[in-house]
Amino acid sequence: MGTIAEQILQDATGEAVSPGEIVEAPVDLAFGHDMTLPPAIDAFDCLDVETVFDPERTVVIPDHLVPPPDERSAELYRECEEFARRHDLVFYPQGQQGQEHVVLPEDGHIRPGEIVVGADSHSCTHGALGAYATGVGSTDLAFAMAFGWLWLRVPETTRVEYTGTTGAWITGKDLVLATLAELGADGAVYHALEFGGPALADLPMDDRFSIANMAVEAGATTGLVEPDERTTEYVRDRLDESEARTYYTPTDDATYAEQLTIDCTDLEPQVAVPSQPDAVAPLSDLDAVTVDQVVIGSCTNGRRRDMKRAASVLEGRTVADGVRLIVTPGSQAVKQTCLEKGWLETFLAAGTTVESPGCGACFGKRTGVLGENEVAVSTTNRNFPGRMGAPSSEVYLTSPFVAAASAVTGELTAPAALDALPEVS
Ligand SMILES: CC(C)[C@H](C(=O)O)[C@@H](O)C(=O)O
Ligand code: SF4
Repeated sequence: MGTIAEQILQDATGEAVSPGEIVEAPVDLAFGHDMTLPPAIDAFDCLDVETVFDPERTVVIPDHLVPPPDERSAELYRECEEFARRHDLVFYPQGQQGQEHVVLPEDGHIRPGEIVVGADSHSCTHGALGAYATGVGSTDLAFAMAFGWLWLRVPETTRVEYTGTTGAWITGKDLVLATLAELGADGAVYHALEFGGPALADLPMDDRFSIANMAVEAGATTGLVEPDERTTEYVRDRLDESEARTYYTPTDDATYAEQLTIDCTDLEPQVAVPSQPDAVAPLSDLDAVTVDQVVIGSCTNGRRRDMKRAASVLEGRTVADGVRLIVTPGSQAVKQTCLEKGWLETFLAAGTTVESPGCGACFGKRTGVLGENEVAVSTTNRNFPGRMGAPSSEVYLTSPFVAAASAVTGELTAPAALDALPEVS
């Protein structure tokens, strides 16, 4: 009985739990990437264990620095590969690479109702499927990989209810940015954010991943989207009958630390202005912004629906002079879909740099680093000072619709402002 987070922890531990308690939580899935796994390997090697708790449920997925931009990154990749081979873990080599938070659900590693820990702060993304998914440090990852459990403090839950109906051009990214505007960067520290309501139920799965992904930008430890038929359909396509799954929804007696309602009916495209993800305003309230670079991709917006939206705006158009547009499909499978659907052709014809799947330009360590005073519009989730390059550079966070429209005009632009738009769904 209780919120989604409480029920998951309760059933996993076999005990009644309440917020604030520390529990020994069994871990169902553990994963790490090329920046966080190498230190976890060092810690793991100090523990008195022969191998991991479950090789089939331990995933190694280099994505931040792939293909490696320098020698150190190449070494990190090798360390990941060697550890995965030594323990016979699930490994995504370069060539099958992708952004971990895109690939894991896509490939059926995430099961609703399970406890998932990843050494990455955006591990909360997997709450879009109703899993208790949380980001941990490398030492905690080492412990979880070795023993298959972790101490977790049972979080309080903040409920976010999306009401009304979303209009044209409004996506999950706009909803979560509007939520961050309300909550603030420290509005849900160590809470579980629980997302639901009729406007959310109307959103496709890819949009729900964008919402859960940014739960951590309000300080939340996890972000759970209430599962429904769309969730079960998504999961059914990826898991076979023998694989466990439980779809938790909150019970009537669930108690929330806070409840927030966002009416989506008149919601306009939202923008997080430099340099905080919660510094959000409707695009129409902002002064003109001239753009040097546009980035479409990342664990927030690197999925099929995001690519489709970008392509729908770019179709028959070209990137403005002086603007660099980088599109990074989240996975090889997403890239393959771009090829099959003709979106890749649209991107190339528009003058786009299509990057290899992974984190891409998001955090300023691979292709797409910004120079001094440059300005980017980006579908990523963070715009802290220097996030994408030089300390004086600036990043505006938006949906793929707004990002693509901005690439076409060279200014921060609402897609509705472009004439004769092709049909978009
Ligand atoms: C490199 C990694 C530890 C980091 C994170 O955990 O968030 C990165 O993914 C980010 O988005 O800044
Ligand atoms: S895409 Fe960006 S935010 Fe997401 S995990 Fe990679 S670096 Fe972090």
